[in-house]
Amino acid sequence: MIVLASASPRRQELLRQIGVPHQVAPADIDETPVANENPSEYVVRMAETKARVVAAQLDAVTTVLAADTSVILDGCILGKPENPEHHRVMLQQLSGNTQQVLSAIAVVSGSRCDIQVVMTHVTFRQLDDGLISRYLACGEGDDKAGGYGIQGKGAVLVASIHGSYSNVVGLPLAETALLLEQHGISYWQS
Ligand SMILES: Cc1cn([C@H]2C[C@H](O)[C@@H](COP(=O)(O)OP(=O)(O)OP(=O)(O)O)O2)c(=O)[nH]c1=O
Repeated sequence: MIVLASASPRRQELLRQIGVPHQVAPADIDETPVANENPSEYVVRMAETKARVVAAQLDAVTTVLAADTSVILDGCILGKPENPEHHRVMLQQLSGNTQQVLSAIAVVSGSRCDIQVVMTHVTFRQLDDGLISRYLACGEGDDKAGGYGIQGKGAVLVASIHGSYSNVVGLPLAETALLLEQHGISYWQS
């Protein structure tokens, strides 16, 4: 049994998909980027901090997994939508362009911490204002990095992806399985 340091229902579902029994203990941390931090440094710091904060509350033998997913456009982190207008601008920026979805996964067991970063390229189709309005109204993108969810209605916005699909949803599964295995945790347990 591992602990998943995440409030994300997507991550719980993805971990269940590969048969890793887990309990959930969300990490409440400050997710504000610091000055001059590049996107890769940011996701690594977020994932590591989430894992370490939760591990510090547990015994030293429990393995903790955490992740952070960010959407990067032209080198800038888009974050989650702050309000409907911000959300609309975000989708207008993504329209017709290729973004990078960057996730860091961190696995902590006692004093050992391993981190991996995974990148997926996602290309959006051209989105007209009517389509953006309809997507905003459905609400599915409100709590998600980049303001959309590829696993739901947001799939209609995506023309193509290059790289790991599960990484876009929030947890790159091939890399997660390998990292957990290195910590003695098996996948496909159920
Ligand atoms: C781009 C994209 C993001 N997302 C989600 C995955 C993450 O849940 C979220 C990115 O925010 P995160 O800060 O990585 O995660 P979170 O706040 O949801 O949960 P926690 O920090 O407790 O682990 O966006 C999708 O579900 N589908 C997508 O297509």
